[in-house]
Amino acid sequence: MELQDRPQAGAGAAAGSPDGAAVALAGVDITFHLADGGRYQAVKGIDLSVSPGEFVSIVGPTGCGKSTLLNAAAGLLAPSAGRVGIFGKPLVGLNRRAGYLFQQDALMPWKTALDNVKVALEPMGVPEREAAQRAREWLARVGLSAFVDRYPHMLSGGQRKRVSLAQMLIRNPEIILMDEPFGPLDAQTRQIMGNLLLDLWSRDRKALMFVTHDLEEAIALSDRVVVMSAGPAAGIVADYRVALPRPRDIADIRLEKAFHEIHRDIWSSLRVEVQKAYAMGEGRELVGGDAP
Ligand SMILES: Nc1ncnc2c1ncn2[C@@H]1O[C@H](COP(=O)(O)OP(=O)(O)OP(=O)(O)O)[C@@H](O)[C@H]1O
Repeated sequence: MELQDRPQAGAGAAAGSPDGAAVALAGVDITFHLADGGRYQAVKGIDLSVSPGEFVSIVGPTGCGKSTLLNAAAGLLAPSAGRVGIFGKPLVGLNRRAGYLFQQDALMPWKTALDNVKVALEPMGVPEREAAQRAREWLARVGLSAFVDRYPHMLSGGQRKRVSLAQMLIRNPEIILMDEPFGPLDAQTRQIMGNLLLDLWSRDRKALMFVTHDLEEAIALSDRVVVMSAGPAAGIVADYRVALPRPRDIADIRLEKAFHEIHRDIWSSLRVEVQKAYAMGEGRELVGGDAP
């Protein structure tokens, strides 16, 4: 494991030039306009590149801007300064080369698991029979062959998450963006879902940006772990390469000595920022306000 130096860290530094990056954030600032007329600068000067095939986790104190970065990569938020590049081209509007998985399910309660997965192919004009066949195949891959006709309320949290994964992956996105996807699940189900995700990802490695509060989960899954500073005007303070062998079992790998060493190093960066965030409490600063 090695710490990439900031400020040029990121996959651009760690894994090839940003020109070849699946996602490249360059000098990105994001400022929100508040209802009271004020502004809040969430992130400032973000340089972060994710290479094709790379699994990158983003960790940082609560409210630092992890989701904001993911939203910028998804094209849901436009930066107030800087650029977002997708496979070398400026991102304009929604990132249609990406699939997005949020913490909360976005399943339609009136549709069965099969129909929820199938519907993802509708915008692509896939004929009905083929769409149903492919949806069945994806539900089998996520271990839900026996549940295709169930409605979301008849599924457990972990099963719903599997349907959501199938719904996203059936479109074969070149970039996967995941925001605390396993957040609401219990610890055991999180591990099962983590292994399922690694299994699916390792078949045809897509660029993957993964936001999590769980540092152990980040290390177990990722090729790189990026640490953000406390906001406002949060930046990237450290970028660690996780040189643990693959394939990995995310429960077993936590028992390895190398895992503990990596954890200790990353936590030493993260802890400082978590403490700063606590010290700042809920305070808001105007644009340009630097973290104390
Ligand atoms: N639409 C918005 N308007 C104003 N402020 C916003 C908006 N969206 C996010 N913020 C603020 O920007 C900061 C970053 O939010 P973000 O959700 O990206 O943080 P996060 O690191 O993902 O948080 P958490 O770990 O708690 O999920 C927070 O202080 C948040 O309050």
